[in-house]
Amino acid sequence: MASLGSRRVLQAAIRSSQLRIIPNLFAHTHSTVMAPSSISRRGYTHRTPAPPDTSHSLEARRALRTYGLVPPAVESHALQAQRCMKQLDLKASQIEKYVYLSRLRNSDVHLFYRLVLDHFTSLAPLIYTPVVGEACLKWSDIYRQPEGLYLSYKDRGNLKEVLQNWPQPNVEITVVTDGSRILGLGDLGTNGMGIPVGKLALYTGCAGIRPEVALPLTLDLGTNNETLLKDPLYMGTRMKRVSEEEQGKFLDELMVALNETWPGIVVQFEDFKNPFPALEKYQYRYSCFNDDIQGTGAVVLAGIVSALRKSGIKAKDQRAVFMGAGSAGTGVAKQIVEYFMKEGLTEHEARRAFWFIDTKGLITNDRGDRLAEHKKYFSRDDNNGKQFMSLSEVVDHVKPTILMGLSTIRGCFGEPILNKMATLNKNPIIFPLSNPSDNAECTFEEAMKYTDGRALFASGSPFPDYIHNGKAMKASQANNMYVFPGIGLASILCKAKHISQEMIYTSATSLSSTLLENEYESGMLMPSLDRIREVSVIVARDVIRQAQREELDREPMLRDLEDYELEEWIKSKMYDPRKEDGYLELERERTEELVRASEIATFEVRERFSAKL
Ligand SMILES: NC(=O)C1=CN([C@@H]2O[C@H](COP(=O)(O)OP(=O)(O)OC[C@H]3O[C@@H](n4cnc5c(N)ncnc54)[C@H](O)[C@@H]3O)[C@@H](O)[C@H]2O)C=CC1
Ligand SMILES: CC(=O)C(=O)O
Ligand SMILES: [Mg+2]
Repeated sequence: MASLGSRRVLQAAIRSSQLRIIPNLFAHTHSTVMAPSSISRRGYTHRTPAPPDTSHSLEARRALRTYGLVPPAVESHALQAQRCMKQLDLKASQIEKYVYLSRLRNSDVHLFYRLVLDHFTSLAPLIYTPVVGEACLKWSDIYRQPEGLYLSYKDRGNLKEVLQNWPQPNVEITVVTDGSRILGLGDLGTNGMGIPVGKLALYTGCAGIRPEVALPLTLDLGTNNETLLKDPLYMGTRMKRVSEEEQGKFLDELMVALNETWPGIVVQFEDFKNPFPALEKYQYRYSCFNDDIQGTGAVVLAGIVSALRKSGIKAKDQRAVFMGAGSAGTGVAKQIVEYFMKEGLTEHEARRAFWFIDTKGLITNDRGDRLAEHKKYFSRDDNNGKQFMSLSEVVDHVKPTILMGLSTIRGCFGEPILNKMATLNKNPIIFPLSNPSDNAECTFEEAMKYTDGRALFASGSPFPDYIHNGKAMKASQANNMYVFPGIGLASILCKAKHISQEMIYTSATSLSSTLLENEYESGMLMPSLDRIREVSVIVARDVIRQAQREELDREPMLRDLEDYELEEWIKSKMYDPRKEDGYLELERERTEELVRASEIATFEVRERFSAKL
């Protein structure tokens, strides 16, 4: 324990804001600083030493007994961040960069987010799609530390107890997956943990949700992936996936357990192969939403609004062919139907503007198979008995203005299809939205090359710029990361009773309003990722307003604020490790925790010692 003298020095160092104790969200599971709550709850009896840190003042190093353990220079956080970026550059492969960043997040969360915020556009592909896809594929090999909570099927009946093992006392948001459809990579079982971890890193990066209130959650309900089942390093339970019914009961228990443990927690469902039953069942009961259906729908609608404005073709004249009729595809189309109706079409007219293709070809009423419920709404009855098996046949038949890819099939928008789209349209709308990049229906380069640079393009994963006729063109990224952080932040801040469809729709119109005129003029359909924080604030503000209109909010004082005041208030609630005051305030809290922790630990050691005497 720090002696009285050294404790005074420590406190003086805290007051002079020089000291930073490296925070670790898994404090009680391995090394570094312990949170007092975990100490008292778990009865730890020995002090964990503070890790040496080059940003600590010399006084603080003496007080913490880390003096001499780091080089003599006292460094600013900015300088530390600069070194991290250099080290990142030295990593030869993308996956090594991913591992480096994961370790940084786990050893020094503030420094990690400082990096993320300062270099969002270049780091987002490393912590999220596409590299998170590779990380999930290799999760069993690259695993180094716990990063979230796992709930297994055998834990049913005790889910609440397991949740209580989470080391952070206050959780406000969780991203939960069952790993059954990770990006476009299929069933990855518990290796899917990379997705909740990555999405929550974006919650913090984009919307300033404090890292310690975010819970990455992976359900271990078995896997049908034979390769994983045979892999000795696979860390999930070795069994086939449980049935839909068993999963349903498990989720019922989970939703109750989550809400009893952390009342009002916002739940984002992510990458479930069949996400529809949970959304239907819980969306009006809890504060929850499905990112793949709803978040994707909203973000793509925002891209479509910009694309229609650019193409000059009215909603009533649009014809959209969707390759892929899963949760994302139908979620996107439903959101566009809503928009077309607001543009004056009847629901029938709006719905008729869509043609869907799945593994069996064009979805029609008479193609002879039993259609899944979510496909029926868009199933065609005007095919005159003819069935269309390939995308090419459907494009000839429909003559679409829009081509949407949510199929996971790399390259299915090949040269002939893109040529055809360019022949049919002055500005064909081409959105290859499947993730990660290797699963995209076409690349940016292909879309531009085969449409003579005329395509209005947005993809799910990032693509590099393409030079067309000497002009550098930028790919827009229509990824749900533009809206889910704002939706989640709004729901937490206004304490939403539930997250309505109108709140989701509002996130789309809100996002579309953030596209700057110069961005639009330069051909972009989505705002620059460099502005993602600004964008998330606007989305959060508008979603809160919509919740208020529907009386779904439980924070009445926000109603009295003007829009600009609400915006400022939202910003004031956002975690930002770069803001000196806020940053150092966090450090102060953490350091005080350490002092308290060492006191508790010493007290307990003394108690034990005197008991032995
Ligand atoms: N850009 C974004 O923000 C988002 C992108 N996505 C991506 O969208 C893709 C699909 O996601 P979900 O709809 O949730 O998956 P899903 O598994 O529910 O749907 C995939 C669909 O593609 C169809 N499909 C598969 N192979 C096909 C083939 N050879 N020919 C024609 N159709 C085929 C399937 O029949 C199914 O309808 C994934 O790659 C995912 O990463 C999903 C959510 C957000
Ligand atoms: C982006 C996303 O949510 C997906 O590809 O599933
Ligand atoms: Mg997803």
